[in-house]
Amino acid sequence: MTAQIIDGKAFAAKVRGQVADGVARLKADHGITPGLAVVLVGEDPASQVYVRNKGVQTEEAGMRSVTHRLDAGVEQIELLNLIYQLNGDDEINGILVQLPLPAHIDASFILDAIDPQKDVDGFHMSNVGRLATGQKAMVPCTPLGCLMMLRDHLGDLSGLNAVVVGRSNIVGKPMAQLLLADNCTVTIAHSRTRDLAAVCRGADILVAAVGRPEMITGDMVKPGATVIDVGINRVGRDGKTRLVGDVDFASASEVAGAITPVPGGVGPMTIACLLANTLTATCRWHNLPEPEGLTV
Ligand SMILES: Nc1nc(=O)c2c([nH]1)NC[C@@H]1CN(c3ccc(C(=O)N[C@@H](CCC(=O)O)C(=O)O)cc3)C=[N+]21
Repeated sequence: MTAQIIDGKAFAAKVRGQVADGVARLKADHGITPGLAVVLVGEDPASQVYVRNKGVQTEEAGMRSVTHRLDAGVEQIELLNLIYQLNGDDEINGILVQLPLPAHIDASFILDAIDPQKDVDGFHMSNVGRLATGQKAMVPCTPLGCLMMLRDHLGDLSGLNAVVVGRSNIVGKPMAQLLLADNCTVTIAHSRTRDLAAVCRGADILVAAVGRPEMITGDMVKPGATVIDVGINRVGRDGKTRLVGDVDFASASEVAGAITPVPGGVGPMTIACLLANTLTATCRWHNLPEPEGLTV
């Protein structure tokens, strides 16, 4: 069998188009332009690329984009003051603090200082709790993008066995919550799971978010399963590097029914969902109806 490839890049372009339509309507009917603030601490080159892409795509969708670049040695109190300033800024509807933060800064303290209504990453503890208890929340972008692709490909997810490999707060745990809310039978597996291959082979939906290049191989995939590869790992050296996922695409695509590629899968959907969340946050802030299909 050769898997169907789920084109995240094309899907993301469609989502960004929907966001742009929603933004145009907000402007025309209410004179509101959503604004997204991205805060980048330090000069990690990979982070800089993401931040630039986010800024460009935000403006393409008709929203305002502001980027705050802070020195790697910035004091925690200075970062905190910037968050408070953005919380109180009427022009800003979404705040994203790029992770990871330098070790001298308490990341969860910073994330919990963001106004939950402007928390477009969905990392504030109140949004984490709201998602876990089935209340309206801001949902983390990467798992939201994965869920959109799964619903689009499979339709109703009810009763399917879903295995999420990885238990991070930013992907694994919220992904499991979303799948559970869509009536999947969910297993969260991780590096210490006994006989991981056998657990994975039980999955109709297999989400790989472990951060280990090409760890999920074809023998771990149930024939016909839908495989979502969240990993973005740069491998190789001497200037000859390439991106690979957490899934060994060559062997897994022989067995799976459908699979997301890296690059061009989950990554572009993450940014599209950031824009979607910014629009959603803006609508909720102004008590206006939310556009359909852009959130759960
Ligand atoms: N608070 C916070 N929120 C984030 O969402 C966040 C973060 N911090 N820190 C860094 C990671 C990384 N991240 C990516 C988003 C899109 C691509 C993406 O679009 N990747 C392209 C490839 C890009 C390339 O070629 O390098 C793809 O997969 O096709 C990658 C990585 C969001 N992150």
